[in-house]
Amino acid sequence: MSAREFNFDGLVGPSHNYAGLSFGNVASFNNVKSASNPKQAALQGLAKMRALAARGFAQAVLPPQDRPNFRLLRSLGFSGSDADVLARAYKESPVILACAYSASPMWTANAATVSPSRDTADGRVHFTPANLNNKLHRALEYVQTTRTLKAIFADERRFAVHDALPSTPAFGDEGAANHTRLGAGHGADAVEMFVYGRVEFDPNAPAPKRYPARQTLEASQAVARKHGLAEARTVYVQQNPDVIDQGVFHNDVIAVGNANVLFYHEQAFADEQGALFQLRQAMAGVDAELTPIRVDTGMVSVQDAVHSYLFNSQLLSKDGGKMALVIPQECQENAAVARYLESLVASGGPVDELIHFDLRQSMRNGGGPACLRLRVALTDEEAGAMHQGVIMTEALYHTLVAWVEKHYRDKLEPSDLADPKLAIEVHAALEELARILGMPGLYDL
Ligand SMILES: NCCC[C@H](NC(=O)CCC(=O)O)C(=O)O
Repeated sequence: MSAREFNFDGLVGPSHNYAGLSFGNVASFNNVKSASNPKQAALQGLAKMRALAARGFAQAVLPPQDRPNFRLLRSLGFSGSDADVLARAYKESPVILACAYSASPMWTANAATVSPSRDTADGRVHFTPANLNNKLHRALEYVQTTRTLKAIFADERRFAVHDALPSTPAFGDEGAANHTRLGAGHGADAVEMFVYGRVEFDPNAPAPKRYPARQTLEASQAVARKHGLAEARTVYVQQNPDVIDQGVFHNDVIAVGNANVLFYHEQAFADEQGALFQLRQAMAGVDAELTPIRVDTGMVSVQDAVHSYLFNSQLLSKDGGKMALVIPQECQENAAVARYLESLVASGGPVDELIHFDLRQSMRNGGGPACLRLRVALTDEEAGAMHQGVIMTEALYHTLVAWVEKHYRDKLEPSDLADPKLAIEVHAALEELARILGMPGLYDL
């Protein structure tokens, strides 16, 4: 059966700011407390969605979440009116206020893990919202993510939206950023590869020393069980702990796969040959042959990969069999990476086109093209059964640009989070957005 991959990009929310909340994510740490531009951030993301939709790629949008998260603030003892809560939080713990205001749901690669219906025992598309429990500012995203996914994929005959895994370190789950589907194509049988950073119940397994490993093997296995994936078509691979310590906080910072192609850095995995062997073996069972595109350290160092986000790219299948690589403009600004990319498209291999975007606002918080999108492969019937108001069209693009222009600020400094007017602005913006997307019950406002 034919299927298409929809990319659900996160619409950047009106409170996008730089708060340095992600220890282990170099960009987030380096840009702490600089001023952000939420309007520009949202427009940059929308420009990517529009351009890819115009090229004929299936494109949809996932809405931002309600901010600040008053439930979080009140649960931590900040009480009184909304204005009191904000004032007290700002005075006593500005970092907690920043967590409550984070626009981090924009990085929808972390929203959930998705298994297409072709892979699951009951033939439904399965979603497990990621608990993101490694970081306070991300740990409550799953509540609204679950609500949003249930609203879009409401048809329970075709879709299963699970509860998130228990929110505890043993089950650290970062969603699709550590998950790749490899096979002949979106509509064909495939292997699901889960990449984990540490093993909770094996103290002898390698683990990073400096920065946290956010995803555990136990979480990956639990997601595979819930989705009803076949053992022979599921592969677990350990990420190289040394690269986590160099700022590779998710696998999608150092590897990306599409169809039968795995584009990766030689240092991505703890055991490169073992990973390739497992993949080849599992893929043989689905009549697919792995095409690895390996980037050597001599061509691109891990540091260059982290700064340019070369691997945080989207590999998109085009009509005719070739693939386009969607990259951030930082790749063109890094000499080694730019040189490598030239050789890649000239090589006669599967990638014959580069599409680059200015996503600087998101990049400064460690989010490139791949972080900004959740892949959902759907058959035509499934695509027809989901909520249609989130599908990106020229008309929706223009409506959303006008909405951003009306509601978003073009500058947000850390102290602006104390301004009670900001909370009211965000609220008004989201009420209107729910109407635009045709999802009246989207938020619990
Ligand atoms: N997949 C990309 C995720 C980037 C995200 N950055 C952040 O949350 C930075 C937020 C801040 O520092 O304001 C993260 O590290 O999870």
